[in-house]
Amino acid sequence: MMLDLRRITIELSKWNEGKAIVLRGKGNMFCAGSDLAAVQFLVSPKEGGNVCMYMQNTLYAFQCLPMVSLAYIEGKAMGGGAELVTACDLRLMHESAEIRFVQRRLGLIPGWGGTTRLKRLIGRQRAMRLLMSGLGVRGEEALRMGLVDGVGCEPHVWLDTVVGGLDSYVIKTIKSAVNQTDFKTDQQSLQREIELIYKVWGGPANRQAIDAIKRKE
Ligand SMILES: CCCC(=O)SCCNC(=O)CCNC(=O)[C@H](O)C(C)(C)COP(=O)(O)OP(=O)(O)OC[C@H]1O[C@@H](n2cnc3c(N)ncnc32)[C@H](O)[C@@H]1OP(=O)(O)O
Repeated sequence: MMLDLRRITIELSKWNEGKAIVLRGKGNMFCAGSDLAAVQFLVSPKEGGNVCMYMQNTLYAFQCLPMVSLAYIEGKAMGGGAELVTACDLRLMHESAEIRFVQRRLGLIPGWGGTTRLKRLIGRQRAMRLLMSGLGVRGEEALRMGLVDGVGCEPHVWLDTVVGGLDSYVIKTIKSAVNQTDFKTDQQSLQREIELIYKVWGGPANRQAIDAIKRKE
């Protein structure tokens, strides 16, 4: 998934006529985040930090794409999957779908840029609650807290109400204008997220969680 997302992002960055893309999952899953089978082999803070840095760079490039990106969440968006949701410009959700920042279960914090983006999206207090508790948020609640823009809408019809009739160059320019407002603070904050990942990856809580996963296998 990580490699495919990077490849597709590079391809899309060259598509100047594009107005919008819809990111959706398969079946009852939007995205389950990092592959847990692989994560357990990333033992050191450096290894974990490098993967997070790779995903931060990919999601930053994704956020800077010239067209509008819409996350259409029909199933579960877990951990890194929830971070992916925050990197999209707009978000729609099925009422029974769920967004859940489960990184705490692994003794980690969201390190793909999700801490920075979630706080910007829904504010400090709500972000704290979701990150600390690891509780899932479903449709109506997500809408109330500003985590998504709509619930139960058909994505293409809804998108048409937002960007229908707009020139692709104007869309690209609106995105650049909005993105640049947060650019400096985001860069600092994303860098700090990686530094903090180094402090938890391979730490006692992370090792305990990984050992528990290994015991289940
Ligand atoms: C490193 C920081 C960034 C991160 O992404 S941290 C978060 C990583 N993701 C997670 O912790 C999510 C773990 N998965 C779950 O909570 C549940 O599997 C989930 C996604 C709610 C789906 O639940 P269910 O619908 O009940 O399905 P299930 O549990 O039986 O899973 C179906 C098969 O998928 C597998 N799976 C789910 N999430 C995975 C993952 N992240 N990496 C690798 N394998 C994963 C799961 O092991 C199961 O496989 P199998 O059918 O038993 O062979």
